[in-house]
Amino acid sequence: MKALVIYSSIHHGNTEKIAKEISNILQGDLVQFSDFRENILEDYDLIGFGSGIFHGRHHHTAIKIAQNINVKGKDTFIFSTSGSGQIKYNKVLADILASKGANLVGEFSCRGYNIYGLFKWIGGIGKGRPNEKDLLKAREFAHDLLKKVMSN
Ligand SMILES: Cc1cc2nc3c(=O)[nH]c(=O)nc-3n(C[C@H](O)[C@H](O)[C@H](O)COP(=O)(O)O)c2cc1C
Repeated sequence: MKALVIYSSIHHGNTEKIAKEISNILQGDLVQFSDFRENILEDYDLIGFGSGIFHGRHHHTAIKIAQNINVKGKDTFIFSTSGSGQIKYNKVLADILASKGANLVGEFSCRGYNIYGLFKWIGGIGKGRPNEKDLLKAREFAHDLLKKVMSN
């Protein structure tokens, strides 16, 4: 089983920490959306998509690429970091992947340090996030993914 984790992490490097934990457990390859080329997809059985959340959805590069690639029948997963850490923010990307015939095998979200807008005046929110607990949860999530994909 070969895994690919595609991510962007432009605000504070929050999502990159999660992307690295997950790809380590999956022993997968890690690539940023900015360097991603669609022709590599055929080499992979499991593909993860992750970024920070910007105005309620994944970074626009993630959305644009998801809209333009062929993931029909592929096992996929989604992850995000955001100020509030809510999993509901994954929905826009999940709907796009579902509309393209991908099989969504898991979703992960956690909080990430955020100094956007008024939050900068109070030193930001979610300082130190993702923290060790978040990274542990990301590793557990990756182990669960492996179990699911192997039992398919
Ligand atoms: C322009 C902007 C918009 C954001 N919008 C949201 C949002 O809608 N909801 C939320 O919970 N966090 C929001 N955030 C916080 C980021 O999602 C959070 O800091 C995330 O961890 C950034 O990930 P990154 O460092 O990997 O880019 C926003 C941050 C910025 C800079």
